Parts: sequence; structure tokens; C-alpha cells
Amino acid sequence: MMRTKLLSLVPRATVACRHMSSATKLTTVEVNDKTGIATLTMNRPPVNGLNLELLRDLQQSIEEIEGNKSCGLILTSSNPTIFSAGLDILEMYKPDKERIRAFWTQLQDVWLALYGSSVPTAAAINGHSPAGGCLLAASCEYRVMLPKFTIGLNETQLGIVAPQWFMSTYLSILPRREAERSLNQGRMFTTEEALRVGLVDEIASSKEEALAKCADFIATFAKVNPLARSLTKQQFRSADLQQLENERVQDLEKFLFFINQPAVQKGLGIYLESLKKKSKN
Ligand SMILES: CCCCCCCCC/C=C/C(=O)SCCNC(=O)CCNC(=O)[C@H](O)C(C)(C)COP(=O)(O)OP(=O)(O)OC[C@H]1O[C@@H](n2cnc3c(N)ncnc32)[C@H](O)[C@@H]1OP(=O)(O)O
Repeated sequence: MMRTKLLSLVPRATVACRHMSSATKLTTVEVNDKTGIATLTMNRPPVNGLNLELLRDLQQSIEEIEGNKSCGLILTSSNPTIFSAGLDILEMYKPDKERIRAFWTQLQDVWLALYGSSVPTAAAINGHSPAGGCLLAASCEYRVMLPKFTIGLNETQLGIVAPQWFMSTYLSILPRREAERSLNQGRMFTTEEALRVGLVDEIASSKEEALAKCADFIATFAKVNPLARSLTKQQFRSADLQQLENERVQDLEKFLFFINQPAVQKGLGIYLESLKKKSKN
């Protein structure tokens, strides 16, 4: 049975949204009293690397926003130059057996919750957004990005393979040819390039402006019947969601098999070293 919460199809736009502010350790949720829109901020220095704990907090925050009947969700970062560096490579390099299972399962859960969220979602991409960072942004329905940053699924550049549901997420935004080519290349798009191919919807000159544009997008649903909107979104996304639901155990095993290959471990080690050397220069 599909566990996505598209399914709590409670009308939302008609509900008076109340202010709520809650903090878990690595994410914060703040609801605007006037608009009822929740801003979910990732806050894991230095680069919002998606480790098990940040993923857990993201999941909890998304559930909280769904539960509080917010009118929409805006995902952003507290870091002024990085939206998210993607999966924390330290989770995948020389991994602990139990933890890496929990880590990948939690990533699946976050994707199911965000991509399948019953509320309108938007990402204010206020910094670099490679790989898993791009996955989170692309799981939202709308993206506004600041100039001079990069975004993309760069997995092949690291010698790893983006799984099927990463591909589906890209395909929900990009034309098939563009999605295939850029995934094969592991291409990182500049903000301007991302706008040109449709990976982002708008460019904003500041985080405040990006948040405002995301709120404007969410406001476009104010007069749309919330049940009709939610069911329509569900119809668009259910095949992708259902595919992971059906195959999540195999997806986990495939990930574990792949990540434990000596050549993959070697490649991740070299990549980590190159990142560290870069930050020492
Ligand atoms: C078939 C299916 C099979 C399935 C097969 C498996 C599929 C897996 C899918 C994987 C998805 C992913 O997301 S993989 C992750 C991909 N991510 C990336 O490639 C991003 C790499 N990072 C960057 O490009 C940059 O760091 C960037 C984010 C732009 C920020 O640049 P800055 O100059 O501001 O900062 P840096 O100096 O580089 O980084 C600061 C510190 O953070 C660390 N750091 C940076 N990114 C990190 C990261 N992702 N994980 C851990 N640590 C990271 C650096 O090493 C530094 O550590 P110190 O030196 O100690 O301070």
C-alpha cells in the first residue's frame, strides 16, 4: 500500500494556518502567520551534507508541515552559499553496515515525503545544489535560484550511478533528451543554464526575493480547490512514487552492493581527498 501522504487529502487552502515555529536539531520550520506558508530551512554546517541525522530531521519537518496543515512548503538553506552539497560522502565511504542501511532507507523516506507531499512545494535555492541537493530541489514543484551558483545531478562525475527515482525526478522537470544527456555527463548547470533548460523556474537576486517568488508560486493555488489540486498532483506523481514503494528493498540492496564495490570505494576516497585538498588551498 502506498504510504505517501498525498493521501491525507484534507483541503488545505481553506484552513486557517496558524503560526508555528519549531526547531529540530538540523532543520527549522517557520510558518508565516499571514500566508500560512512554512519555510523549512536546512542548517547543517558546513555544507548541509545530507547525513542520517539531517535526513531524519528533514523527514520530521515535512511531516510536521503536513500535520499542521500549512498552505505550502518552501525548502531553503541557512548557509549563504550552499543549498546542500548532496549526500554526505562520509556516510558512503567505508560505511558502517547498519548505519548505511538506515541512511539509504531514510533518504528514500525523505524523497517519498517531499516528492509526494500533499502541500504545494517550492525550493529557494540560495547556493550550490549538487547531486542530493539537486534531488531535493527537483522534488519540489517550483524552483527559484540565486545567480552564480551551480545545480545538477553530477553522480557519474563521482563514479556513482543515480538510481531510477533520481532519474524520474529529473524527468518530471526536464525533457527526456536533456535529462538523459545531463545525467550521463554528470552535468552541473550554472543558474543561467538551469533557467534556460527549465531546471529552475526563476532567478532571484537575493534569498528574500527567492522566498517571495516561491510564496507567489504557492499563492497561485489559493483559489484552486485544494482537493482537486492535491489529487491532480498525486495523479502526476503516483507512478514514480509507487515504483520506489514497490522496489525499495531491492533499491537498498542494489545501493549496498554498488557502494561496497572496491572500485567505488576507491573513487569516493579520491574524491573526498580532492575536496579536502581544495579547502586547504
Ligand atoms: C544502481 C544504483 C546504485 C546507487 C549508487 C549510489 C547513488 C548515490 C547518489 C549520490 C548522491 C550524492 O549526493 S553524492 C554527493 C555529491 N556531492 C558533491 O559532489 C558535492 C561536493 N562538494 C562540492 O562541490 C563543494 O564542497 C561545494 C558544495 C560546492 C561547496 O564548496 P566550498 O568551496 O564552499 O566548500 P568546500 O571547501 O568544498 O567544502 C567544505 C567542507 O565540506 C566537505 N564536503 C563538501 N561536500 C561534501 C559532501 N557531499 N560530503 C561530505 N563532505 C563534503 C569538504 O570536504 C570540506 O571538508 P573539510 O576539508 O574537512 O573542511
